Amino acid sequence: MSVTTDGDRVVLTHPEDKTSTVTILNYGATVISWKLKGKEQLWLSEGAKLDGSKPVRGGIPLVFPVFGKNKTDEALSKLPQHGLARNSTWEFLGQTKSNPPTVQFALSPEIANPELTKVWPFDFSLILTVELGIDFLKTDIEVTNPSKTQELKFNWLFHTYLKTEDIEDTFVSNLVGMELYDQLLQEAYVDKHPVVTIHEEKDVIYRNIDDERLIQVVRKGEPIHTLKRHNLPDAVVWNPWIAKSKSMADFEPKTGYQTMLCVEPGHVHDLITLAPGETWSAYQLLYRDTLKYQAI
Ligand SMILES: O=P(O)(O)OC[C@H]1O[C@H](O)[C@H](O)[C@@H](O)[C@@H]1O
Repeated sequence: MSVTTDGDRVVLTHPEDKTSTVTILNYGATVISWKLKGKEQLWLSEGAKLDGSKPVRGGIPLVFPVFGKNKTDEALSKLPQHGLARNSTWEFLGQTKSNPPTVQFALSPEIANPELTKVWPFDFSLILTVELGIDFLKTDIEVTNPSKTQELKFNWLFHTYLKTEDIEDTFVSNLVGMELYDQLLQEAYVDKHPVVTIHEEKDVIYRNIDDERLIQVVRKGEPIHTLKRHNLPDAVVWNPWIAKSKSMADFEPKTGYQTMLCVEPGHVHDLITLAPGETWSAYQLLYRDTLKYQAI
């Protein structure tokens, strides 16, 4: 069996290589583990709550319909940070393909967290498709506006926590020349650094990155993660470093910032607007590749 479930989580195992697996919680449809040839690729906090009491700290939480805290849109500003998808239990729709093993999850207002749909009373239909290749993980999202009268405005983001052995030896490439918004300095500027390195708290949003531009996480000269995006023009790079890690109760161990890095492809600078009946889709593809240097 390449797909098993115990009601709370779904596990996919690749039929041609049993050491490639992915585990998805129904809560938040959160990917909490992805093993590529036996090696874990995602960072998951030892203090993460996996019982539905809190969004998962680690893996790939899904951010919808708002990234961060919205301050301008009347309805979106009533939602908590990062919206309602990561704190709602999704419906497991089942397996749609046997090789590569592929499954789908769905979320709509009927089953989403009622406290949150009360303050954001919009109709929506989300379908998440997770495909496990022998050497890749693809997460694909489709958002439909089923309303006959109302527009649907939202952000989308895959909040991907990547694992690295040592953040001080790690850099992120191919973002040189991109415009970014620094959430800590609250300033926008163009990144002139040839690569992104992390030596302190970092929380920046790169904007308008072309689909052709791969983002690579490189350690000691070796690309340990390659990230391809479709329809996701923005990417957050986040590492909480020492003080912020201490302030997050579910961030464990407190030294965990040394072995993680969030690279989060999304559509967060602007809101996506869907007219009644329209659908929008996007995906993130994680895999291993050789070093692909892309200049400005
Ligand atoms: O603590 P959370 O709500 O999960 O957010 C964790 C982080 O998410 C993103 O990376 C944001 O850019 C950060 O500002 C935020 O701290």
